[in-house]
Amino acid sequence: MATLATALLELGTPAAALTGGALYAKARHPRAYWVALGLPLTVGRIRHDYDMVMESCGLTVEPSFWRAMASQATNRATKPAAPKIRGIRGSATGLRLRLRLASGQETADVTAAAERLRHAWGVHAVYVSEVKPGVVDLRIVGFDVLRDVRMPHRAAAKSAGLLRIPVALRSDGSPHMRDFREVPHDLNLGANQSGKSMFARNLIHGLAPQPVALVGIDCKRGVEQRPFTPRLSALATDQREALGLLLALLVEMDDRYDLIKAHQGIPGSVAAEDVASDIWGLPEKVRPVPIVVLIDEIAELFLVASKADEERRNQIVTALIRLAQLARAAGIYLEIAGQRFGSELGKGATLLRSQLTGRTVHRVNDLESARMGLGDISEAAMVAATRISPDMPGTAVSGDTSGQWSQIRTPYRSLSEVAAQCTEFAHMTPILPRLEAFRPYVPPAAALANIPPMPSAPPVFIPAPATE
Ligand SMILES: Nc1ncnc2c1ncn2[C@@H]1O[C@H](COP(=O)(O)OP(=O)(O)OP(=O)(O)O)[C@@H](O)[C@H]1O
Repeated sequence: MATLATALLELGTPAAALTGGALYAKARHPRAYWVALGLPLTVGRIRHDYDMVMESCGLTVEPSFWRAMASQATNRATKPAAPKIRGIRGSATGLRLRLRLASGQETADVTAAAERLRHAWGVHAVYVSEVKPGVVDLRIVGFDVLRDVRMPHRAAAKSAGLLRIPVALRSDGSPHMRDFREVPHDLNLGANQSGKSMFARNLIHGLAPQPVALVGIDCKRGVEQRPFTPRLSALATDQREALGLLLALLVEMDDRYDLIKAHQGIPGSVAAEDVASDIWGLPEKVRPVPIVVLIDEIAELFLVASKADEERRNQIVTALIRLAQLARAAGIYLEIAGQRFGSELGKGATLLRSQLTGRTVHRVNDLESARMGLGDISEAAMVAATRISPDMPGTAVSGDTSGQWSQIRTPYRSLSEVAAQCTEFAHMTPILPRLEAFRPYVPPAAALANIPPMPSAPPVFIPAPATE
């Protein structure tokens, strides 16, 4: 489009220059183009030939008997009935069209016609949602909002809350919320460099100012999570520490169950599985702080280098499964990242995966990896995950086991921005006595400035293969 625009601009006539300028703006500055020209043009187009578009998209029904009679009585042609426009509201990314359906129509009819409407109005996308029976909203998106993510801060702040973080932008322009109370445990999958860490960074950035304990397990020697230590209540950076930390979390969970039982008058002998309530039912002054456990690269926890490691791996997996099954009620939530999460990881992997209701799948290299995250959600979601382009890191398909899914992209946040947020809110870091042994050491800023460069190591000698 940019080449066509340049060719038109070079023609030199005023009309060609105007068209070229508009096309150039549309290609290079889609947001500004939409606000200045796209929005008024689309509203005009919708209003101008609304009835014709509705009819050609199959969204009209035969007029009612009384309407047909009235038309006959006034000698007017009987027109098929289309949904009535009940309101149009523009925004910086698109517009919202509220429709009252004609009798005999249902929301599914409009959803099925969404692609046809998109082409008829020349817009990027059309999404349909039901407001109440008989009334639907068409969310019309003017351009590809995921190409340059700008979070709608006002809308995000409105729906944010404790443990409810606006973590990404949806392809329909609305904020995507990670709500830990609604979806307690989430699986964050994706190939190398697909944007899994960026998702976690956005989560940490959003959670840092909240009264929430953050716990990190990063067996890549802490390279991803160590910058966030000022705001972490506990950190494990290898398998051995991870096992200790997970066992400590189980003890913390049991303490919390005892607290819930004590407040409900349930005898201590009742098993945790049989306690119906959760920490949110406790009076605020005794309620323990919620804990979000962020695990970077799950495969590292399943890894066994020798027979001796196998016992530890089994203990880790058992602890994780127990947390995934029971920790929600104790206010402990899991966010697990990995490149793949299939049975090849080892015993217990698929059982653990089935406990993670939330699924965020970034770019994956094959359908099989997509199936690990989205197989039990939807075929279309799986295909969408394999179609994410490598030049759009941070793009993902997010769904949950209810079958709902959407395409999202995280806003870019540099490591230093998130580290600075963690330092700013370091005073919010809760001290959890059960996890105290895993509280990371936070070096003073001056010490960090004096880290010597890596010493130059002698080259590694690799013997040449023996030849005859
Ligand atoms: N939303 C985004 N917008 C722009 N760039 C992004 C976005 N998300 C990630 N990136 C960039 O893509 C690259 C890979 O991101 P990230 O480290 O999050 O991927 P990853 O899946 O964790 O990779 P790995 O598995 O190799 O650790 C980084 O350079 C990052 O800056």
